[in-house]
Amino acid sequence: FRSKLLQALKLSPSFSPLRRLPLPPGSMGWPYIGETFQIYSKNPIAFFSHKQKRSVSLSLSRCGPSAGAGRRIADLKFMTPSSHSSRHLCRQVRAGVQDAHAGMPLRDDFQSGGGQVRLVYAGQALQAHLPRQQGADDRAPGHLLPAGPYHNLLRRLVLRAFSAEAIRHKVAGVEATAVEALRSWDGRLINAYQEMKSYAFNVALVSIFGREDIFCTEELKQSYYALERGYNSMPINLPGTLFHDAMRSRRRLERMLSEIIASRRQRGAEATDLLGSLMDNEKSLSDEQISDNIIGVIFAARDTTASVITWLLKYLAEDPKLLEAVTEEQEEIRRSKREGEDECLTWDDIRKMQLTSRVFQETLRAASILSFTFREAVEDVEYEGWKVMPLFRNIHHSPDFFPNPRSSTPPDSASLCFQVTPKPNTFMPFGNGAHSCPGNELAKLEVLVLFHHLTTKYRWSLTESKSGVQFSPFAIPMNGLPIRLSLKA
Ligand code: HEM
Repeated sequence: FRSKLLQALKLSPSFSPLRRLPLPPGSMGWPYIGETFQIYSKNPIAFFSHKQKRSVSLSLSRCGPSAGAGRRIADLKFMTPSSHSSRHLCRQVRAGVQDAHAGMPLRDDFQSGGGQVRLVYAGQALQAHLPRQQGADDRAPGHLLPAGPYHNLLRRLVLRAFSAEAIRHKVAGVEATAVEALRSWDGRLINAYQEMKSYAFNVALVSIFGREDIFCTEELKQSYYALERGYNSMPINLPGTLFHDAMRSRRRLERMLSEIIASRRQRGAEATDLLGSLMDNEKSLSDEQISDNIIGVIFAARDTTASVITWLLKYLAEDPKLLEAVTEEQEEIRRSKREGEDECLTWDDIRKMQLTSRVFQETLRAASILSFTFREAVEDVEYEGWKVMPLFRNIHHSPDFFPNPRSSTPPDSASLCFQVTPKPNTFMPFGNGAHSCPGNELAKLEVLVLFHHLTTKYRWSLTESKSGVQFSPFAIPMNGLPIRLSLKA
């Protein structure tokens, strides 16, 4: 009976309610909610440095000396809703914090997807909406791309659709989306972050479905937005709650996506976009799995890209010299197109945007929009159940790796901006290893195309003097950066 009960509760066979695991000293925060709000809304550098001051040594026996066995791990503990346990709504989770100087923690996972740690996002509501493991029930944690052999398959299919080779054929689609978006903002005061989320959503649709298949963009958008409102809600599935609405919207989204899949099937699937790649017959994913993973990719693509674009708008507006240099690079590309000929951007044009690309990289570093991510120790670490968190933000802002790691001011002058290639494992805006971002080429393309048209045809100005960073949980400029944008005279 005991083993069946432990299995049903998803607890390890060695679980004992009386056995207390050794934990470093420190507070567990408030009952029930722990320090969840602080971790999601405060500056992670300040939050973690307080914890790191009280750090203890933790031996990670599998890592070996080269990976820094015995590195310092801070005593952060926080409570977060977890779907690992069906015992309570919330389960106690202990989080380990990696020392910024140690480079990547638990390299095995980051580089090969292997044993010691696995990716687990915090938050039951979020997990409930992310793709499931193959054959998993509703209580299993969701991931952007689920783990194990199923992850390997999905990753191959996703990479096939978003590799540089595939993305080069998407320039026209992304450009049309950018031009249309800019036209809609002309002469208006806009909330940059909200509008960039809309742009990133439209680019995601173009790259997932191509331009022919999206016959219900508005309904897709409305349903996805309702789903998104439930991502950080309390996981209470009762009518009237955000979580309940989100679950309903997810089902509506799934219905729309299966109509799109059916229509594509009638026309014959081609592997030129994500839908085509996921529908590839040999791999035989079910319609449900295809929809599930499309929703996961939209989630991964949207706020991330929107935050980076918003920071770029801010940094360039605050540094006229840098803006001038970027504009000159883009003007040069525009001038190189002979009048009367096709004026659309080509992949070759994109490759010429060297300075703009560097400013993009510097923005990724300075803004570090994804401050950290989650891993959970599964074996050979001293403290069972700890979340292990690579703190990208701390690493990107460490003076040991970047000579001038300021975060709230614009990148330095154009000539200094990202000239020196960073040391290995010190620049990870797209993560590293087994779960690194397969959408990085698309993100870069959509940024470069947008800034080509933005700098050559439009001007924009910041309308708020208030600076600062809001963690929501992605790092964005205060109040989403209201700006006024208009065509150049
Ligand atoms: C500037 C924009 C972006 C940034 C900074 C970013 C960053 C990241 C990071 C750091 C990870 C690793 C998370 C972890 O290890 O836990 C990740 C994963 C992922 N990203 Fe992105 N991302 C961006 C844009 C995109 C876009 C445009 C797409 C879609 C085309 C995308 C799709 C994904 C997917 C599917 C994963 C999960 C990969 C896996 O688990 O194997 N991302 N992203």
